[in-house]
Amino acid sequence: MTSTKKSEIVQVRNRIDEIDNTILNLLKERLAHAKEIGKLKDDSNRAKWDPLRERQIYERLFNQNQTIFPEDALRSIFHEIITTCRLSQRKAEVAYLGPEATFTHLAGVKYFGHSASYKPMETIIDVFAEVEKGRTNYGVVPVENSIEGAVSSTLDSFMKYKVQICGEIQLEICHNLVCRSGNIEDIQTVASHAQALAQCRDWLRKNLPSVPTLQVFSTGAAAQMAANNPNIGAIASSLAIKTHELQVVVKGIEDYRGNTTRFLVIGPQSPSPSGNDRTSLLIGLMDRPGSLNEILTILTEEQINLAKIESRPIKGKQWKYLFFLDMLGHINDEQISRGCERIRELCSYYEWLGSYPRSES
Ligand SMILES: C=C(O[C@@H]1C=C(C(=O)O)C=C[C@H]1O)C(=O)O
Repeated sequence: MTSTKKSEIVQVRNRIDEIDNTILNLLKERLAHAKEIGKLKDDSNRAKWDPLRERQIYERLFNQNQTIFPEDALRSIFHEIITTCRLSQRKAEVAYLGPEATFTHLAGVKYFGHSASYKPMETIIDVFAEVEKGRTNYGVVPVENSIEGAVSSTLDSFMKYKVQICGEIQLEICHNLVCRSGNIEDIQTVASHAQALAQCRDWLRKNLPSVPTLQVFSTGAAAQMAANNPNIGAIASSLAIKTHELQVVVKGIEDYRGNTTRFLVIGPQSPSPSGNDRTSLLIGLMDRPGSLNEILTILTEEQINLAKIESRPIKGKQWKYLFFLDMLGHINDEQISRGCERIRELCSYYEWLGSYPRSES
């Protein structure tokens, strides 16, 4: 490299240093303003989290950017900035289905950013109990997978615990086969969570036909086992590889591409409308012909878009069911609130589980 080129690089790098300093100073200034808004909200008793304002910020920035800066990167940079500013107003402790480095942990970090504090729990029920008792502000639990369907333990927990849904997260699931050495020959058992083993069933049958599988509590627990035993392979997340210092044997061993899991954020209180929300209900129907049809007719009459309906048996009451209904809109929207009131009058059991911003992807 010629000396002129070298000095040009130095010059441009100096300019980048100046820009980084400006960005840092602006970040400090933004944080100070967010804290000030937090105090003003305390004085007026307003909720700290304002999803509508946050959505408007993203929309404005995307419009101004006009795809010059890669959009995904812009979103995650501002997501980290906004969650940090929000958390400066009110700290968030997040309980999740642990141990460390599960997909639920990854989903939690995707939602709350790196500034929140995270608390691994052993089971989904523990996450619900933790939030209901107010020991932790929020909880993150898986609710459905695009291939394996509903996570029944999560749905059933809504029947037992009084918590509200505050948000949803979608995470594309990429399963990695990992072990200590990174050599497939060292693997004598493949451990993972039942859902992960099921999602990689064909790959395992084709590529490791004589290696037995071992079902454990979570993908994080499987990664921990693999870290402790050189002959155990685990199916685990990318975060688990870093956390437990494991080597990748094969990346992306799931049988279907586009394998996505939806997670729910639970807390004491749903947020205010964001302008693009989902409302969830848990209802029991009257024991008479056409009772489900009556509910669906209300949705049609009120022009409410039903996103999902799922039934779960009521424990201890043979052949009796509760229904989970997801609708597009917020409980503060006129249509939704009127529709829900009409549904409540027709049901033997009715519970509003929450209204929350829909996930972006
Ligand atoms: C700073 C505020 O509080 C929170 C943080 C926001 C931000 O960092 O931009 C936006 C909305 C709120 O969730 C605010 O309400 O303006």
